[in-house]
Amino acid sequence: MVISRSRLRSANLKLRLACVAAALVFAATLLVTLSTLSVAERGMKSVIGDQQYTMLAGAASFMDDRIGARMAQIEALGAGIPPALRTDWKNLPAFLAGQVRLWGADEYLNLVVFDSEGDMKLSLRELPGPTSLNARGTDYFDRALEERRSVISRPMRSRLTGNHIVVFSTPVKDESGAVVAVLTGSVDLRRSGFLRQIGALKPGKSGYLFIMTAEGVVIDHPDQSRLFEHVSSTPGSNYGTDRALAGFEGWLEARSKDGTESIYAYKRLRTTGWILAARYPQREAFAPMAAMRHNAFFSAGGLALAAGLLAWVLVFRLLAPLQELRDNVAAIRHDGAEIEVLRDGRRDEIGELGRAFHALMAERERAESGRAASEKRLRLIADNLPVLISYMDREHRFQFGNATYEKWFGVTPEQLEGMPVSSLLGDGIAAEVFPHLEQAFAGHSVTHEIRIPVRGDPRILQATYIPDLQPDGSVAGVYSLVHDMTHVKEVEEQLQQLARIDTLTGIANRRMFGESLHHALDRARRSGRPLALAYLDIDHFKRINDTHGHGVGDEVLKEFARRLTVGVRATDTPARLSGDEFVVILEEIGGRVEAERIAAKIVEAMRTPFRTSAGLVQASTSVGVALSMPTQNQEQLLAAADSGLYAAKGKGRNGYAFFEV
Ligand SMILES: Nc1nc2c(ncn2[C@@H]2O[C@H](COP(=O)(O)OP(=O)(O)OP(=O)(O)O)[C@@H](O)[C@H]2O)c(=O)[nH]1
Repeated sequence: MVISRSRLRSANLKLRLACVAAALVFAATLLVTLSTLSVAERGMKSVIGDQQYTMLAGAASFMDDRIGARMAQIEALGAGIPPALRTDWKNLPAFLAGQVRLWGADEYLNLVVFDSEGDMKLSLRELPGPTSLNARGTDYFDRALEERRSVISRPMRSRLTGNHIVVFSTPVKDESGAVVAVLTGSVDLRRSGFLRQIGALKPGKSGYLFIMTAEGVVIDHPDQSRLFEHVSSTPGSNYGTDRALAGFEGWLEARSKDGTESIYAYKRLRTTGWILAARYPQREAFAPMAAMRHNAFFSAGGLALAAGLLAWVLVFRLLAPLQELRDNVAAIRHDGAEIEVLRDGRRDEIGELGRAFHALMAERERAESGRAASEKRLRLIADNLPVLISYMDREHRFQFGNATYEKWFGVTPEQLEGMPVSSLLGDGIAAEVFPHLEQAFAGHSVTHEIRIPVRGDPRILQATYIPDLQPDGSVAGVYSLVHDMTHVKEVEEQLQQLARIDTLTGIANRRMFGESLHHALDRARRSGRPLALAYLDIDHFKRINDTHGHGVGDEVLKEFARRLTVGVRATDTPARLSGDEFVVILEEIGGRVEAERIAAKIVEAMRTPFRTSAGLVQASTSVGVALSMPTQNQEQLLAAADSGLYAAKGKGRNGYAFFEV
C-alpha cells in the first residue's frame, strides 16, 4: 500500500515534469508565433492603411477630374452662348437643349438659367411644381454673380425636384463683361455616375467608402439614412472622422461609432474640399491573421503535446534508477531488507545518492545499536540499583520507573508507566509528597524525607526531585531518585546515642549529663520543686590504679557506676564526667534532708569492697551535694556541688558534704 502510494507520487513527478515541458514548449511556441504575428500584423496594418490611402487618393483624383470636367463643361456652355441669345429667354432653351443633347441625357438633372436678379428665366426640363423661383441667397448664384466665375454649390436638396443635388453655376456675361445671367447645371448625387463609380473601390466585403463635406455633412454613405445628415447626428464619436474634419489626411486606426475597430483613410477633394473616406473593419482586414493565430494555437498545442510525451518518455527513462533507489529504500524500511542494496555501482548522481543513503543508514544503524546498548546498560544499572528511579510528567504520572518499584511496591515498570503518583502511594502520602513535587515543577531541585510503608514495613525514604528543564525554561517533567534511608537513620541514631554514653561504664557521659541537667533544671523551675546535684569522686583512685593496674581501676569504675545507677531512682540520671568523677541528678527532691539522705546512701553503697579480677578492692567515695535554686544556671549548680565535694574531701573523705549558698 505504501509502496504503491510512492509509485503514484513518482508517476505524479513524471507527469508534472512532462506537463512542465509541454507548458514550456506551448508557451515558447505561442510566444514566438504571437510575436511574429504581431510584427506581421503591424506590417500588414501599415500596408493595408497605405493601400487604402493610395486607393482613396486615386479615387479623389478621379472625382476631382470628373467634377473639373463638369465645371469646364458648364463653363464652356455658358461662354458658348451666342451674344444674341444670352438674355433671349425664348430662344435660349433651344440652343441649350441642342448642346445638352450632344453630351448625353443623364449628365445633368436639369439646366436652369437665372437673370442677374436671380429670377429663374428658363428650365431645360419641365418642372413638376410652380415655375417661379429666385436664386438670390443661394451660394451657387450669389458666388457666381459676385466672384464672376464658375462655382460648385454645397450639396443640397433641390427646391424644384426635391432631389439631392449639387449645382455647377457659371456667370453669363454680355460684351461689356457684365453678368447678365447665371447658367446652372444641377447634378443628382445619387444618380450621377461619379459617386457610383468609386463605390466599386470599397475595401473588402464589410468595408465601404463615404463622402462628406468639409463641414461634416454626409454626401454619400451606404447607410441611406445618414445622407445629408451631419456626422455628429449619429450618437457617439469617431476619432478618425474628428481628425479628418480638422484637416487630417492619411490613414489611422479608430473605433467606429458602432464599436468596430477599423482602419480609416481620408482624402480631401481638391475641387470641392469634400472628404473622401474609406473604412475597413479590422476583423475582416486581419481575418487571415486571426486564422494564422488560431492555427498557431493548434500548432503550439500539438507541439506541446508531442514535447510532453517526449518529456514523459525521457523522464521515465532518466528517473528509472531513482525509482529503483526509492523502491530499495522502501524495501529496507518496510520489509527489513539489507541496506547493501543501496550500494549501486552507477557512476552518476543517483549512484552517489544511493551510496550516500547507504553511508547514512549504516551510520544510523551503528548509532542505533550503540544507543540501544547504552540504553540497555543504563536500564540494567537503574534496575539493579537499590533506589527508586523514575520520571514524572506534569500531570504527576509516571512515565518511567526502574525495576526497584516492582521490588518495593510490586508494580512492574510497564504497569507504572502512566500511573498517577497518588495511585501508587495513596492519597495521604501523595498529599505529603505533592508540595515538594510542585517545587520541582517550579524549577527547583528538592530533597525531602518521608516515611512510607514498603511491603508493610515502615521505611524512611529520602526523595530527590530534579526538574527536567527545557531550553525555553519550562519544566517538562521531574526526575525522581528515592533512597531507603532507614538503616542509615538507625545507625545515625545509634551513633548519636553512643556519643552521649560513657563507653567504659555505660552510663551517661558529660555531654548527655549537660543535656539532662538543662532539661531537669527547666522542669524544676516549672514545677517549683528543686533538684539536687551530687558530685562524686572515688577516694584515692590513683592508688588503686597504681596498686592493681589500670584494668582493675576500670573494673572499679564500672562497678562504681552500676552501684550508683541501682542506688538512685530510675528518673535520676547518673553520669561519669571524667576519670573517677561522677555526678547524679536527683530530681524532685523535697529538700536538703532528702538530698543528704541519698548522698549518705551512696557513700554507704561504695564502702562494700569491689570484686575485681585482682580480688576484692576496698574503695570509698566523697560526695558533694547542692540543691538547685530557680535563679541558678547549670554551671553555678555544678560549681556548688563541686564545692560540696571539696568540703567532703576536706572532712577526710568517705563521706558527703552539703553545699549551702
Ligand atoms: N583505671 C582508670 N584510671 C583512670 C581513668 N581515668 C582517670 N584515671 C586515673 O584516676 C586517677 C584519679 O586521681 P585523682 O582524682 O587525681 O586523685 P585520687 O587518687 O583519686 O585522689 P583523691 O581524689 O584526692 O582522693 C588518676 O591516677 C587517673 O590516671 C580510667 O578511665 N581508668
